[in-house]
Amino acid sequence: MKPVRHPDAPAPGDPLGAHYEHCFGCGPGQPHGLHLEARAGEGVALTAEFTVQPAHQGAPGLAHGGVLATALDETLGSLNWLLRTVAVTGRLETDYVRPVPVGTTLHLAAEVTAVAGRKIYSRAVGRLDGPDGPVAVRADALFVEVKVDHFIDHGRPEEIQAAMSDPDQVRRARAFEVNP
Ligand SMILES: CCCCCCCCCCCCCC(=O)SCCNC(=O)CCNC(=O)[C@H](O)C(C)(C)COP(=O)(O)OP(=O)(O)OC[C@H]1O[C@@H](n2cnc3c(N)ncnc32)[C@H](O)[C@@H]1OP(=O)(O)O
Repeated sequence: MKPVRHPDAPAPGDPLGAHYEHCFGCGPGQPHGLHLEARAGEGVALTAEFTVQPAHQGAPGLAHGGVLATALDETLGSLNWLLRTVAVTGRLETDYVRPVPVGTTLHLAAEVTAVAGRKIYSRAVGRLDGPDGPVAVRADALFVEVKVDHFIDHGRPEEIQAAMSDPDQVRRARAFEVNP
């Protein structure tokens, strides 16, 4: 089924912001995190940027492949905010096409391609030197819709309590990607 953008999804061009302060992908409270910044696109699509820091190295001077997979995962996960669906990554298939040097900004673009029941299919691409630059990484993903109980049942009580007692309603909702 064709994905349907939620009527309350942020307008095209609007920043999505971090969904959770301590998220390794986007949280401002993670000193070595990716600090990935995503913006809503048209339809169920978005763009994001991530600048590779020295803490993200695998080989000398090059981004670690797992960090690049995290950037793709985070970008793809952010699409669920446009659907207002709570979902987690079930499958992430990554192609590494070009090495990504430290200091490079990776320009990512992602879209939901289909929704089938609880399954959300999406894909992303990351380019060097700008949104139209050469492709460095690509991913295809399957996210699976879950209930909020997924996080409450499996997460550590300290973090769950802290996130749930945040006085900011939107931040509280977004920590669990719930429709506020
Ligand atoms: C503390 C706050 C955190 C907040 C986070 C907010 C959002 C995060 C934001 C972004 C952060 C980044 C995001 C992150 O990092 S999310 C973190 C990384 N992901 C996880 O931790 C998920 C761990 N996995 C699970 O919990 C379960 O396995 C899930 C929930 C995924 C499915 O178990 P569940 O028992 O519920 O469902 P089911 O098994 O009946 O499957 C349902 C359907 O799906 C199909 N299927 C399933 N898996 C696969 C697969 N691998 N390939 C192909 N297909 C697969 C399956 O065949 C079935 O299809 P069908 O038979 O119906 O046709």
